This record gives sequence, C-alpha cells and structure tokens, in this order.
Amino acid sequence: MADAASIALYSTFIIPNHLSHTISSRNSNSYTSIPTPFLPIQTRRRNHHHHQTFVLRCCITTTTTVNQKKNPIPWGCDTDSLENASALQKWLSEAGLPPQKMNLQRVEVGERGLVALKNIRKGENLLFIPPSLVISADSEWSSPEAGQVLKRNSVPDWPFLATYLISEASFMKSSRWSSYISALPRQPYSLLYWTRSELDKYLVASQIRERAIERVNDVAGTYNDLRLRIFSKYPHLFPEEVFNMETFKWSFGILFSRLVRLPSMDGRVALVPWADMLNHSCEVETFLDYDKSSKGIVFTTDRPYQPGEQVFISYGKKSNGELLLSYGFVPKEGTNPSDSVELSLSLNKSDKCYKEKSEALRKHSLSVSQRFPLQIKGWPLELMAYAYLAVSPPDMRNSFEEMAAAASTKTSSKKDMRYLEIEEQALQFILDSCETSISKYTKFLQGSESMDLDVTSPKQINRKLFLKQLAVDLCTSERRILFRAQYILRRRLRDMRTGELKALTILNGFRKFFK
Ligand SMILES: C[S@@+](CC[C@H](N)C(=O)[O-])C[C@H]1O[C@@H](n2cnc3c(N)ncnc32)[C@H](O)[C@@H]1O
Repeated sequence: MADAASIALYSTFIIPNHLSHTISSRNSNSYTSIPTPFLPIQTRRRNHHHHQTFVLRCCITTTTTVNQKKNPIPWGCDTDSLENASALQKWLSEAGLPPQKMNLQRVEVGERGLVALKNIRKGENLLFIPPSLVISADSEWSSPEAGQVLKRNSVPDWPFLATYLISEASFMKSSRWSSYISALPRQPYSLLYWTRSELDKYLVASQIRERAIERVNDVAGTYNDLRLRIFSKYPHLFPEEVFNMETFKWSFGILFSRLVRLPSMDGRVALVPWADMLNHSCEVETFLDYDKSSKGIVFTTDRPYQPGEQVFISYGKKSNGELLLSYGFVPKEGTNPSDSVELSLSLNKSDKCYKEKSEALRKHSLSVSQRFPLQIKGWPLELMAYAYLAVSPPDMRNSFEEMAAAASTKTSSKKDMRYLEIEEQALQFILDSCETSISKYTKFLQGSESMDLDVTSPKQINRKLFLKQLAVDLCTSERRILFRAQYILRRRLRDMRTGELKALTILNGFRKFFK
C-alpha cells in the first residue's frame, strides 16, 4: 500500500487502514501499509486512499442475515439498481453540479458506474463538484442539536460522519441529502456483512479473515462507545430505533467504500456524491481532489474514453484482500500490480534466546508473531531482518537489537543488512512459512469444490455461491504470490547450496594438491 509519499497521490475512497501488525518497507521497490489505528473515539485520525480491476460479480441481494431481516435498513436501494439514479442526477444539477460528460448507468464492472456520453480526452478534468455538494464534518445537520452534542464530545471524523449519515437518512425527504442517500446501496458490499461463520469458513486460509474480524469488532466497539458515552444520555436526539448496530454497520460500510480524502483540502475526508459512483480500475492511476482554480472536486483522466465506455478512477494501490475487505470485490487474478499477501512469521517458542529476541522485538513495537506483505515482485527488507532474528544462534545475541530495529518499519535508515553466516537458514525459514501457508490455501481451494454451502433456503444459495467465489478468487490470487515467492526462495537456496558444494569441492581439491 501507499507510503507517506503516495498518500498524497491517492485521495479516493479511503479506509482507516488499521493493519497495525502489518510491516512494510520504505524502500521504493517495496510496498507499505500505513498502520493507522482504527476509529477509537478518543483519537482523531485522518487517513486516505487506493487501485482496481475486473471481477466476477453476480447480482444478488445479500440481505439474508437474521439481524437484517429483523431490522432492514429503510433507506437506500439495491446495489445494482438505477431506481433512484435519475432523481439523484436531477437533484445534483439543480443543486449546482455543472453539465456532465458522464451518465450513471448499469455497467459490467461494478454494477452501476459512470459512462462517457461524449469523447473524453486524456488529461481532461472531469466532474467539477462544488464543495456545497460534499458531505464533510462541517456539513449542516438537519438536527443541529445532535451535531452540537457530537462536536462538544470531540467525536472523530469517522464516527462523526457515520452518525451524520444515519441522522440525515432518518430525516428522509426533509434532509437535503435525501436524493443522494436514496441512491446509496442499502447494503454496501463489504466484509462487514459477512457473518463470523462465513469469515471462518471462506477466508480460513487468508489473513484478511483476521482483519475483517478486527474491523467488525472495531465498528461494534465504536458504536458501543458512542452509545454509552453519548447516545444513552440524549435518547431524544439519538433514539435506538435509528442509531443502532445495524444502522452503524450500514453507515460504516458506506464510509469504507465511498469516503474520499482530499489532499488539496488539507486531507479532509468527505463523501462526494456523484464522484462516488465511479468504479475502480487497477489500470488507471487518477484520483479525486479539490481543484482550487475551478473550486470543485475533479479528477484528471489518464486515458481517453469513447462514448459508451465506463470511466474509472483508482481507489489506491490496494491488494486484492484490501479491496475485498472495504469494497467487496476481488480483481481478476494477475490484473492487480499492487496485489500482496500477508505472510505470518513467528519466533520459535523453543528457541534458547526466545526471551531476548522477543524483548528486542518489543522494543521496536513488534511482536513474536508478525505479518509481512509479499508481492509478486518480492518482499520487504523488514521480513528478511525478522527472519535473520528468528534463526540467529545465541552467539549472535549482540546483533538481535540491530535485527529487530531493521524488522520495524519505524526505523528510518534502512540498510540492506546481510548476515552471510545465517542467510541460508533465514531463507529456509521464510520458505517453510510460505509452504505452510500454501498448503492452507490449497486445502481450502481443493475443499471449496465440494464445499457444503450450508443453506436452508434457495434464496441463500446465491449469496453463499457469491461469497465462496469471492473467497476462491482471493485465495487463488494470494496463493499465486506465495507460489512465486516459493519459486524464488527455492532457486536462491539451490544456488547457494550448489555454490557451497562447488566451493567445498575446490577446497578439497586444494587440500589433496597440498597433501
Ligand atoms: C465508490 S462505490 C462505486 C459506485 C458503485 N458501483 C455504486 O453503484 O454505488 C464503490 C463500490 O463499487 C463497486 N466497485 C467499484 N469498483 C469495482 C470493480 N472494479 N469491480 C467490482 N465492483 C466495483 C463495489 O461494490 C464498491 O464497494
């Protein structure tokens, strides 16, 4: 994912990327995740940005969980519906959106999307959405008192906007955002809507499962925190029939899949109606931002479009797993250059220096079990440093500290450290972890062919088939990266071992000669 420099480049559809365990390198060939703690209500964090491709997408209604049956979200529309599209476009133009070169239509990629009405040149600015049509923490509340209560309690942007969206939705036609909210998906695609047993079953092999569980817990924790600290004290402003777990899941699902960070507006996060109808493509790099000269939200096309073609932007350099987590889709295998898979490495509990090593890791905010991103083009230096530490013998204890520091993304000056004496063991250690992971993926993928979908009604079949297909696509792409790493590691180890053998043969030759 993006490092500090690329945060500024990718502004669109941000998520608070709370992979606090993910390590990544700062070097230009590698990729990073920004460990941003999620939305603890006490901390104020802003974050950013994205990337795309093509997906299997079947039109299904995923509203089948028990809770949703009890408490269906009373606003929004089906994900593939154009039911409220013309009302949205009419409202937008009346509210000041200039004439557009694109139209909201049903599309192959992303179900609904913006399609070129005219020829669009490469390098052209599109959209020009005025700030008055943008939803941010400064937007006016239909219930000003509710907004003041949240501000007095210094609620951070994400929970603030999630509450705002529910509040405005509950005002229905009398909210100024009514046409926008009616066109939002009633159930955004997001792992937030997978049940725990679906996550366990379909994502058993992938580290994304853990991140999805963390995210579900974070959303529930944030809602509970708001309820305890604020909502329960002002029930007339925040009645539970409106502000409940189900509506928060919806509003966070909307934020995860549609919130934008605007670099030119000091990184302000916002929902940008109309712009959020643009789907993501891994093949484009353009992103949304505020343009000071035209005083509107724009993006600059990085390729031409002909009438009838869908126009795309980039949601950022995200892995397939991250795209599934926040947006509910998986690009086709091999089409996402930013794809990565997390490899989990752990210290061996029977290691004689386990305590010293874990202490060295702790000093650098790392743990005895750590996840590192692998990409098709390689892995970060931090992973290699962690592997050195994991395999180093007691007589190298003086280097533990240096290795732990190098395994941390927080250490700024990173040199490509090498410990030749343990390089082979370190590579073998990474290879073993890769192979353990590959076998988990293979077991899941083989089992998925004959997997019992556990359905009790025909309606559920579509949903389960859909989730299974997403999981299969994700696991296939993640395993592909692991296979590549396995190939490289095996080759490096083979070269090292044959090199050693050769050196040994030459040495023996010398010995014989001198005898
Ligand atoms: C910002 S919205 C884009 C507009 C959306 N298609 C709609 O109709 O509301 C993001 C959502 O669009 C869909 N999407 C975006 N890019 C996609 C892609 N490349 N493939 C499949 N779905 C995509 C996903 O459902 C995602 O959660």
